[in-house]
Amino acid sequence: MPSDINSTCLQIQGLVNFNYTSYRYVIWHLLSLSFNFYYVLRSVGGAAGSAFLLLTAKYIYRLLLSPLSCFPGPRFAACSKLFEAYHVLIKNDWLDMLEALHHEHGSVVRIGPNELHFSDHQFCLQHHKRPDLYKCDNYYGILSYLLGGFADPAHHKTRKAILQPLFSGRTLADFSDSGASAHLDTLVDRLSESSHATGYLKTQDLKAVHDSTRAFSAIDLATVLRSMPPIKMVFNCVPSLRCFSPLGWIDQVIAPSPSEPGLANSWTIANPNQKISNNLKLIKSNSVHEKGQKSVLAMLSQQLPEEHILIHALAQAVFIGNESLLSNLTVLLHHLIKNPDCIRRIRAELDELDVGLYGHRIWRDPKVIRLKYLTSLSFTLKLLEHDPTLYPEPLKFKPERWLETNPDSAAMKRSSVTFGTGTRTCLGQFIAHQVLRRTVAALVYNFSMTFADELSDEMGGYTYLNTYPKKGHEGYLKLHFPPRFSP
Ligand code: HEM
Repeated sequence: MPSDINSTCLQIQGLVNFNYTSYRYVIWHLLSLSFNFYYVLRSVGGAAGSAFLLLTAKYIYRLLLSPLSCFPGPRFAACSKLFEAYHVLIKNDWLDMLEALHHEHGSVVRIGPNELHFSDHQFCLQHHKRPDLYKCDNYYGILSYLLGGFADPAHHKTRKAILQPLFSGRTLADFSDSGASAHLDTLVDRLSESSHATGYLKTQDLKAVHDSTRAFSAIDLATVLRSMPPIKMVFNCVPSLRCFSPLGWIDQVIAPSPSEPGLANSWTIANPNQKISNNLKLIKSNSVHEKGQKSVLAMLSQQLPEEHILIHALAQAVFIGNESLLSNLTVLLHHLIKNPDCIRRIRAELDELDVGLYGHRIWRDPKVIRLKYLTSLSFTLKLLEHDPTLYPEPLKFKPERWLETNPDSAAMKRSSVTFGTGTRTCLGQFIAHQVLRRTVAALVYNFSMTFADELSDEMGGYTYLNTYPKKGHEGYLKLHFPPRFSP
């Protein structure tokens, strides 16, 4: 019900703006009352008593006087972010809890002292398209020197203008011709060799990639920081404490220069990583690619001559790009194997290509990325993209839904937030589409994929499907890749 949500939104705006004066009046009274009590209690009860009184006043304000107090939701959530922390960190049921809260209270629920949660898809889309959208600094701010972590829209706009040209058009074509195709050659060769021996890629190799990306506990930490703002405040006040958390590793590699403009919380470079610096020199010196074209990295290094900013941009691609592609491919392969009909349709499309041109190295054919059915493969975000009114049978892996041309499917495509929306839309989405389509084409065409041990995957709850697995709950998708064609 978008119109309801809009009026709710206007109400929030109204409450905050219109009633501001009366609230200010009440707050002043409350504060002066608290201070009077504070001094009385300090003289009688000491520090513990005063702290108790101040906390009580804070919770009373949050419960009864805050502009958000008219919104429904658990009282504990209205008082403290500890409600979210408990469900995220201890009960591990935050998504289920959000769904249950919306079921009970409707489309707008208060989930924190200063936070409302909306379940209305259309409203979320409209909100995210605002050019002045601020990001949640508590969550994204832990990496506030990366484009995706810039909370301030003006700062974000300036940096994005520099990076955007490097993620599209010609650059992309060069990347997929040379870089992506060469990597897929290696992948298919290795899979063909290893399928006879172990049935899947050497786990050791995968483990190294997995541990340095998916299992990296910065995501856990970001969740902790989001639900427990005081920890982030402590990190902001004493940045050196970051090195005792998983952030220490990232900081060592990509610590920002304290002089960089727009950095809210800058800290000094504790341990600048010489290795990265040397690698960057190598990239700059090897700026001309095999076909006489410049590599993406070389272009980026020209565009962003300051080394520390260049490192931020590269780190972004590694952290965001690697993680997203890896989890998407995992989900895709899992569902493809579970839906052999989808595999048949992809192969039928690939069979229409002129195999004479590239042989079984079909991923090198530029037409691969324009095939209709293969193009439709996608991945939906939990909660936002499981809205049954927009996506009938939301839990079903149904690539066909993206191919229909009726008004409902047009609305569905407009509402898709797989790559974000508005000013923060994913810069790497065209690269991601290319990599995923070519990889799926390479694997589906050349191999008959099966699960290595489906029963144990099922009993384990398919943990590899979790986008951000909790520590100790990471899973590996293990597959057999028997080649379809003899060498
Ligand atoms: C299937 C794979 C991918 C998915 C599903 C995905 C999804 C997203 C989403 C949802 C956002 C918006 C985040 C937000 O609003 O906070 C985003 C941002 C971003 N992504 Fe991706 N991404 C993928 C692959 C990549 C790749 C491969 C790269 C780089 C090579 C990349 C680079 C970025 C960057 C730089 C941003 C920040 C954009 C900005 O803040 O202006 N992504 N991505």
